[in-house]
Amino acid sequence: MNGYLHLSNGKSFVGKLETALDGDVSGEVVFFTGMTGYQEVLTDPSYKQQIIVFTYPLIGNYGINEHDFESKQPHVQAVVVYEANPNGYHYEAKYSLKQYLQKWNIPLLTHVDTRAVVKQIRDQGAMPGKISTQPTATFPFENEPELLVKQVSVVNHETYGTGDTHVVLIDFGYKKSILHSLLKRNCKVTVVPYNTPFSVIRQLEPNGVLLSNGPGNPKQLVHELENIRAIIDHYPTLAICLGHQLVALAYGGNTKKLPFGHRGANQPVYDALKKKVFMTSQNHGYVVEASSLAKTPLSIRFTNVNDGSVEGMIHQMKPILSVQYHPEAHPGPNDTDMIFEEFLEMMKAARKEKVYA
Ligand SMILES: NC(=O)CC[C@H](N)C(=O)O
Repeated sequence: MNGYLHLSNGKSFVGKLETALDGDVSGEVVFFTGMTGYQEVLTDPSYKQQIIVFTYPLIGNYGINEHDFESKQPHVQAVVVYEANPNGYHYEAKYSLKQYLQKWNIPLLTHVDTRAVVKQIRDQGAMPGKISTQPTATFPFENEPELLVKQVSVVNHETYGTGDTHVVLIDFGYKKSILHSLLKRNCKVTVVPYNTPFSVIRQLEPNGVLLSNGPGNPKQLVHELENIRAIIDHYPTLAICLGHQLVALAYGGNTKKLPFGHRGANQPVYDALKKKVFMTSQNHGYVVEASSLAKTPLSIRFTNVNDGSVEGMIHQMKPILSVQYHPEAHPGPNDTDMIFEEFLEMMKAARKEKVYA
C-alpha cells in the first residue's frame, strides 16, 4: 500500500509502506550517509524519536544479526529507504530489515526518492515530519519536548567486568560498543542513571567517569548541569557526543543546532594536538558553539574538516577530554580508537598523583 513522508515545510513524498501503521508517526526527519551500519543506527538510543532516511539506495543486504545491536531495542521512530533488501545475505543474519522492524512495530517506507528528501533537509534543515497513509497531513505536528534521555537511561546501577580500573558510565542513552571499548581494556564499569548525584558517584569510588551519548537537545538537561560540573571537576572524564555537549554547557559554553546534522561514517576531523585528520563515525544534530568557549577553561582540540565545527575539547587544567564524534566506531572506521587509550592514561596518571582519590 502507498505511504507518505510529509515534511513540516509542506513537501510530501510517496512510497510503499511495508509494515503495518496504527496511526500517523511523527519525528524529526534526519539522514544517515553510511553505506552499511544500519543495525547500529536503528538501535543507537541517540536516534530516539527520529525518522531516519538512509541515503544509500539499498539497505538490508546483510540482514540483522544477534551481535551488532547497540541496545536492547530499536529507537528510531520510522525508517525511509529507497530499496530494502527482502532477504539478509549473511550467515549470521537472523532477520531481514523488514522482519526486524515489523517485530518492533516500526514503520518502513520504501521506494521513496530519498535524494529529493535529503535535498529538502540540506536546504532547509532537519525538520519535523510524519509517516502516514494519507496523502496530505495536518500542520503543525505535535512533537518532542519531553525529556528523551529519561526514556533511555538505566533506572538502576548495572555493573560489568571485573577489571582493575573502575569507570562510572553516566547513561544518557549509551551505546553498547562504548561499554565494550572499556571492558576490552580491562575496566570494570558501573552504568548509572543520567541524574545520579555526585555524592552517590563518590561512594562508588571511580577512577574516572564517562558521560555517554544520548538523544535530544542538550539544553533539555540544564537542571543537571550543576551536578555534572561537580562530577567532572573531581574525576578524569571522557565525554562522548551528548556528553561532550554537556561538558561545554557545564562550564558556561553554549550549544546550537546544526543545519542538518552529521550522521554517517566518514566525517573528517582534524586533531590539533596530533596534527592529523581522522575519519570518524558521527550522529549528532547539535554542536558546541566555538565562540562560546572563549570564557571557559576549555580549548578546542578537534575540528570538523567539512564545516569547521567543534568536534572535541580538552580542559586546560583538568584531565577532561570530550569528543563530538564516536570513537567506539560502530559503525565506522577505528581511526580514533586512541581516545579510549588516552582516557586510560588520564586515569592512570590521576591514580599515581592521587589527585582524584
Ligand atoms: N549521539 C549523540 O549523543 C547525539 C547528541 C545530541 N542528541 C545531538 O543530536 O546532537
